[in-house]
Amino acid sequence: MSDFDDIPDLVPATEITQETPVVEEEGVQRKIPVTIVTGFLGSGKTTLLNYILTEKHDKKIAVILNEFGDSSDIEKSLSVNQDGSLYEEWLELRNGCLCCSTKDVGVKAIENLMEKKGKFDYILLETSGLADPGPIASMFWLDDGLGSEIYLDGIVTLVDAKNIRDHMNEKKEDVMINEALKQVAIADRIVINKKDLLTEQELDQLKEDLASINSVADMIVTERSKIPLDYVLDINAYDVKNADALVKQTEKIQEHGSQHAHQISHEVQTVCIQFDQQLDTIVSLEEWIQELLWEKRIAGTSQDEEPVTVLRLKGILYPPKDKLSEDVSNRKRMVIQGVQDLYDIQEGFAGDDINADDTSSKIVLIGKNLQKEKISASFNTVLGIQHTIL
Ligand SMILES: Nc1nc2c(ncn2[C@@H]2O[C@H](COP(=O)(O)OP(=O)(O)OP(=O)(O)O)[C@@H](O)[C@H]2O)c(=O)[nH]1
Repeated sequence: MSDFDDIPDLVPATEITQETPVVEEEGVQRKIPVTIVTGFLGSGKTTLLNYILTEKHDKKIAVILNEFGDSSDIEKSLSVNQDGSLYEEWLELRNGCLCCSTKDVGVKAIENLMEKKGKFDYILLETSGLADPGPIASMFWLDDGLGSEIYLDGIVTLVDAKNIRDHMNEKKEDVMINEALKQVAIADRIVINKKDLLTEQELDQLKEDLASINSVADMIVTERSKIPLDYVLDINAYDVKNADALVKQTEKIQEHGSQHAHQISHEVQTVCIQFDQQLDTIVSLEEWIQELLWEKRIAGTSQDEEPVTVLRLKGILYPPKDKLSEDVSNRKRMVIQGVQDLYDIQEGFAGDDINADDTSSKIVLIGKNLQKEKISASFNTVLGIQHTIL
């Protein structure tokens, strides 16, 4: 019996009658992007998803609502937009929530649904307002490398412009980083919703404050969650071919470097290490990353100090000597991606914007207790190369 034989079935509420519009290249199976839509309670997620599903477009979008329910409430609603009409399905998960299901169950349940109903073009997965999107992002990201039919496209976080500061400042017992902060820190795109409740000046201030936490996420300001559809689709945040977008993101850190947060009492921030020297091998860099992500301690910190918590890691790396192609025209940057304690380093894509003679590398960390001097000292201890820290 395979591990997947007892995967829960999906119980259809309404049949989807038309063929899927997904176009597949001959012989190539198209993977389906999953965008995680997160945001604190009342930020406007439902408004956003309703808006997207009722807008006229020719995409077949499945929306999975990943709400926590009581123990008997294990059926999760799944809406599919087809030619402007809504169809509803039920996604049944044993533990009542994708975050609490094992990785394979969550991913496999969606794959089972697509087997029966045809493929979707896109999947939007709405997390509950109190969810930490980290574990669910890890679930979909990890599975990508394991031959899954779906992959993590990116994380979109909605914030309620009026209340987000209070939510981020809220102290919870035994919780190092509250959910609102985690949702902002891990976002690839931030939707600042309910702009009608703030003045222009307050909105500008809020944008600065959010950028001081997550300096690399794109931001958009909206009312009633009305955003262009492509803001939540084809984000490619974890795609190694998107290395040039990653370079542009790291440039944003320079802009935000001198700014500081107003009225936010937390220590979640974005830190960027830059260096020009080519590494001999990838080994020492991995050693440093693992110390940060797994041991959560870095050289120079004592046991009494709060652990270093990296929620998101991104990087663009000039290939180390043992990975550098002889062929100059084929020199590809390496791309580093990480969510929580998972990370991955892969050969990227030599995009037009990347000058092969530029040997610079940048590593972005978003998390808590990332004290720049200590991060810099530990980098020096493990790698021993000149660098700057922003
Ligand atoms: N003033 C104002 N209210 C809004 C806006 N967008 C949404 N709302 C209202 O805010 C409330 C919460 O919106 P929802 O879309 O239900 O938020 P949610 O994130 O799904 O909330 P939960 O289900 O509690 O997690 C609703 O009453 C919306 O009508 C906006 O731009 N301005």
